[in-house]
Amino acid sequence: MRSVKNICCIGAGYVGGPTMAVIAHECPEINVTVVDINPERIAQWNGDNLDELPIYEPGLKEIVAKCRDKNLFFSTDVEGAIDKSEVVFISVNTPTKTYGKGKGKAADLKYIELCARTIAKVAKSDKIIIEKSTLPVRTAEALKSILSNTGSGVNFEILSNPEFLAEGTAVNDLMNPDRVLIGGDNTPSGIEAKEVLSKIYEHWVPEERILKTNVWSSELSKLVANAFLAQRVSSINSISALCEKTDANIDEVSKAIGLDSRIGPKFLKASVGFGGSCFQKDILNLVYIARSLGLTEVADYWEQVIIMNDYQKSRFVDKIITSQYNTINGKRIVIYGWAFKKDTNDTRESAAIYVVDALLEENAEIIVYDPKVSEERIFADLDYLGTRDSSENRKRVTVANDPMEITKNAHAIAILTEWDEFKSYDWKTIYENMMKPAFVFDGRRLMTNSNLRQIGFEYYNLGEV
Ligand SMILES: NC(=O)c1ccc[n+]([C@@H]2O[C@H](COP(=O)([O-])OP(=O)(O)OC[C@H]3O[C@@H](n4cnc5c(N)ncnc54)[C@H](O)[C@@H]3O)[C@@H](O)[C@H]2O)c1
Ligand SMILES: O=c1ccn([C@@H]2O[C@H](COP(=O)(O)OP(=O)(O)O[C@H]3O[C@H](CO)[C@@H](O)[C@H](O)[C@H]3O)[C@@H](O)[C@H]2O)c(=O)[nH]1
Repeated sequence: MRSVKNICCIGAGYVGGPTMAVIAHECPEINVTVVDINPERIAQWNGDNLDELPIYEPGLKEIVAKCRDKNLFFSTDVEGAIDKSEVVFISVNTPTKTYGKGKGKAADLKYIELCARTIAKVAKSDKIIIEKSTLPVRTAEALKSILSNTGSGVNFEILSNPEFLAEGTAVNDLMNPDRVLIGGDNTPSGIEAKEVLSKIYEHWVPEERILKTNVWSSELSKLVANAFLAQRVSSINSISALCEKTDANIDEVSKAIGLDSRIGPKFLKASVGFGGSCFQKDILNLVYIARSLGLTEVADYWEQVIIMNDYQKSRFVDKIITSQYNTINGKRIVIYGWAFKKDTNDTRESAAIYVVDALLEENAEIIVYDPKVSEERIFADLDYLGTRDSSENRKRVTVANDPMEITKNAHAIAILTEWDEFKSYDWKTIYENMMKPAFVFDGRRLMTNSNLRQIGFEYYNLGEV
């Protein structure tokens, strides 16, 4: 079996960065080079201040500090790194298409194709190419077609090795994965390639957790895992609306059903809606594939997960408006949390973006505080929607650093990310700071066990009356 001395990963993002840092950490004899076409991102990974890595993940900076410039390198020399590596991971972004056929639904594979063409151009020796990005089922076929038509005599073995880490817990998920999935051809060279990759993971993952399948099962399983997880969130969110009409309490319902070992307790936390770069994109992709294959009922079934998620966000906005006497025009609304979940600075598809956009449509004045998200990012997210001019967004939204100060004369607070620090605030002072009646709209059920109502707040806790 070929030995691996050099690994390259194309894409230094939320997956490429942490995944390769952990491989470098666990496999000291392997040199790992993470490359990206974005020079700023690479400069940040190489920066002296480890608090300014491009990605915030608990435990990540410690690993980077230990391995960087020893066996972990970040570089913009994409071609050089491909050339010298026996194993090449592709971990570039695969966003939803924003143009042409499949617009708004299919995965945009232009970055993947570019990687394949670069590899085809550069490679002078046999390589194992690994799809780490989440891809539509049968993408490996397209990669194979590009790579096997180079005429250079170089052999490429293509594997699918989807990543299941969740943001905010990436390092822990990578160190202790439930499973590692490796899909590849069941030919002798395919089986060997799967074994080579398996050996890398076996440095720290028990062999019984490494699952080897055919390439199509692996690609499809990634989309299906995300669809099932998101479906649970949409299911419980749908029930949260019912709870608000029936005096049932969503946490009690979640607990009661989750104790059934066939259902299990995880992913049953009602919220203002799931966000993140993956769930919506991957379900849209699954729906697109099913529809393209003529499976209309299958497509409609999964599309409902997204429809319910959109409903949950708009239901939350409606609650903010109706509770405040049907108008929020000119009212000062403080937003606690912009990230799509706690412990990450990632804001992609965060519910906060859509909630705030809708509140701005009602002419509210918005003040945002998030402990990890920059002002620049918040405005970029709002501007990207294109609902109004960016100058208008800047006029109507303020991004603040002091979570207490901004509550002065506020009419309402909306909690949109479950950052732990919000729980430890001095809510009595916040109440005194605010206009009365002082409203708190808790989209994360974060303050469930606090005494906000006793303090005097009009407290809306999503999923209960
Ligand atoms: N974010 C997650 O938690 C997560 C988890 C599992 C799987 N995934 C999947 O992993 C993939 C990557 O996601 P991400 O969140 O890391 O994306 P990201 O946008 O954070 O990072 C992708 C990086 O790839 C770079 N890139 C694009 N084209 C390139 C090219 N031709 N050459 C070199 N660099 C190039 C971009 O500049 C960017 O820095 C996606 O398919 C995603 O669905 C993401
Ligand atoms: O009970 C729950 C669980 C999650 N969420 C929300 O769902 C979204 C996604 O959360 P999570 O899955 O924890 O984070 P991601 O980083 O998006 O991870 C998902 O998407 C990744 C990218 O594909 C996969 O690798 C992971 O396995 C999968 O969990 C977030 O907005 C959460 O707040 C809820 O509202 N209620």
